[in-house]
Amino acid sequence: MKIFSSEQLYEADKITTEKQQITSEELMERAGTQIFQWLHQRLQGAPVPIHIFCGIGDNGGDGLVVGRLLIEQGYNVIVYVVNCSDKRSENFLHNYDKIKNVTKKWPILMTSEDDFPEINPEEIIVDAIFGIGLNRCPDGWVKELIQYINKRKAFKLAIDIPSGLYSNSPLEDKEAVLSANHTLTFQAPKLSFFLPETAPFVSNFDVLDIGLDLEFLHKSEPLAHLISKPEAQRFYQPREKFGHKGTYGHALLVAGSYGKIGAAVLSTKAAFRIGAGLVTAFVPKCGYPILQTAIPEAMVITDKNEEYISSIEVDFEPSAIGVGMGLGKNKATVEALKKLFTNTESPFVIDADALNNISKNKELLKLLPKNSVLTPHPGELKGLIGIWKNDYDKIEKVKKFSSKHEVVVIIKGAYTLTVYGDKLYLNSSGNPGMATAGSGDALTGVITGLLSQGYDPLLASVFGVYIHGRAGDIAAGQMGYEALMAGDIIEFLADAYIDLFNNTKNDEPYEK
Ligand SMILES: NC(=O)C1=CN([C@@H]2O[C@H](COP(=O)(O)OP(=O)(O)OC[C@H]3O[C@@H](n4cnc5c(N)ncnc54)[C@H](O)[C@@H]3O)[C@@H](O)[C@H]2O)[C@@H](O)CC1
Ligand SMILES: Nc1ncnc2c1ncn2[C@@H]1O[C@H](COP(=O)(O)OP(=O)(O)O)[C@@H](O)[C@H]1O
Ligand SMILES: [K+]
Repeated sequence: MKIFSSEQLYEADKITTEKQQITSEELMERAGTQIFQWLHQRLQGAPVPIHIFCGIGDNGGDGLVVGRLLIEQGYNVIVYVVNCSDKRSENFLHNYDKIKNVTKKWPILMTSEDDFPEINPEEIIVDAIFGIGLNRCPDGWVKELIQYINKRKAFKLAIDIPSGLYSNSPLEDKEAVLSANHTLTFQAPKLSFFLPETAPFVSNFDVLDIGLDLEFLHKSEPLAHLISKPEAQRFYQPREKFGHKGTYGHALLVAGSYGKIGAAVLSTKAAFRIGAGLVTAFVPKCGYPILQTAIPEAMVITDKNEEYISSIEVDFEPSAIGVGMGLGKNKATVEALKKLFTNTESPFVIDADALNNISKNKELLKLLPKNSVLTPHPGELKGLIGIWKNDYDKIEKVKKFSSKHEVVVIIKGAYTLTVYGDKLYLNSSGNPGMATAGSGDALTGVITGLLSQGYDPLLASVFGVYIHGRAGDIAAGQMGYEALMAGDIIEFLADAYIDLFNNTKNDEPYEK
């Protein structure tokens, strides 16, 4: 699914009205009707009081449409106009008249703190104060209203976007954003729904298709792509009938040090489970019996050193190399990395201590093979690009880094972000149960295993991140978040593959 900027959505809005020969009021009626239907389906006529707070722009107009449709259906609705300015939009005014024609009185006008209503916990709040047209940070009594609403225990449903949040620019004041329980967004999710600083205000969301012009949406280059099952299905490369183990490559995992051999075990196993034909683990001597016992399928080559890696030598050309998990920061290891990057043609996945060593020895950056995949978590990312002011600044810095060094960068976490030059891919799978030691090692094994099967670096990254997250989701479905361990993600890769073409189950990622 594509994620568009607010400018693109306004453009789509305009083109849609022209091409479909409808007025913007008709488009708003369509949008409001969808919100009404969503609520009506769930409420089934329940007499619960519904408080609708409408701004004076088109988001407020949507709120007025929803209010009118609910009232016509017999719901108990109280509509407020958050009268923060006299510049009411035409669509707002049109619907302001229409709701009055139904109720025979104007909605309640709010102009200060004195107008804040009482709202009980079991009631419902609809937030239609500001949408994607927010052009400055809410302040004064409007900010206080947002804070007042946030303190109510009632269920809060935001229309299009929680008020106070920009769709694709940084947060200015987190005290001035409505914290929604659920958001119903029009046509496409907004970028801020996925970024760590702003996503918590959105929690769950549904996308409502309001029929904006498909040709325009199809042609437009989006801000980002959201990767879910349909996209992952397209990326999958089926196995060949006459394929043999050589067809699926020979992956090499360079990992582990004394006390951290588990990192090598996890990444090696994951490379097998994702489908690499042959997998070799390169570990310090102390890792030999562990690897051979834990994964009999794997080949093992050891360093001459007992406890850490000091010189990486293998007698074959790997189809892909995953390096860094549990390596440690020994000087000899840094030298070994330098040689490895300089002398090897194979595609790389670079993780964990390989990244930390690069951050501490920036000369290594120049040696990074082109099209390598870097998989930092936010801590490791700071070492690479320095600190960032906000999520958008972070994205810009990573884009620059990716272009400069010609590498794919995967920023791990909730909604893992893959950056390749100017392109952004957001992952929809995964869950907080995966915040557990070793789940990143599993991801490195997955991407290395995909590279070894011939996926190109960007595809291996985006597909690998999705399927790793999906395995985590299926695992969490069986064992819950807390009990989940990295090894479980690897075991459930099998289910994630099978699930890829199982279209019967609803695995929409948004409601967790
Ligand atoms: N573009 C689309 O595709 C569609 C948009 N629709 C609705 O239209 C919304 C956008 O409407 P608008 O562009 O009218 O913008 P909004 O309704 O989001 O709000 C903008 C209005 O509030 C004022 N404002 C902005 N920030 C303020 C602040 N901090 N304090 C006080 N006033 C502030 C602006 O000056 C403007 O008058 C969408 O979010 C959506 O709800 C839908 O009706 C259907 C289609
Ligand atoms: N809250 C979360 N939601 C989704 N995925 C998560 C969450 N927390 C962690 N993950 C995933 O788990 C993995 C953690 O990687 P990392 O931090 O490198 O762990 P480790 O270093 O212990 O292996 C990443 O793939 C990340 O995207
Ligand atoms: K809103």
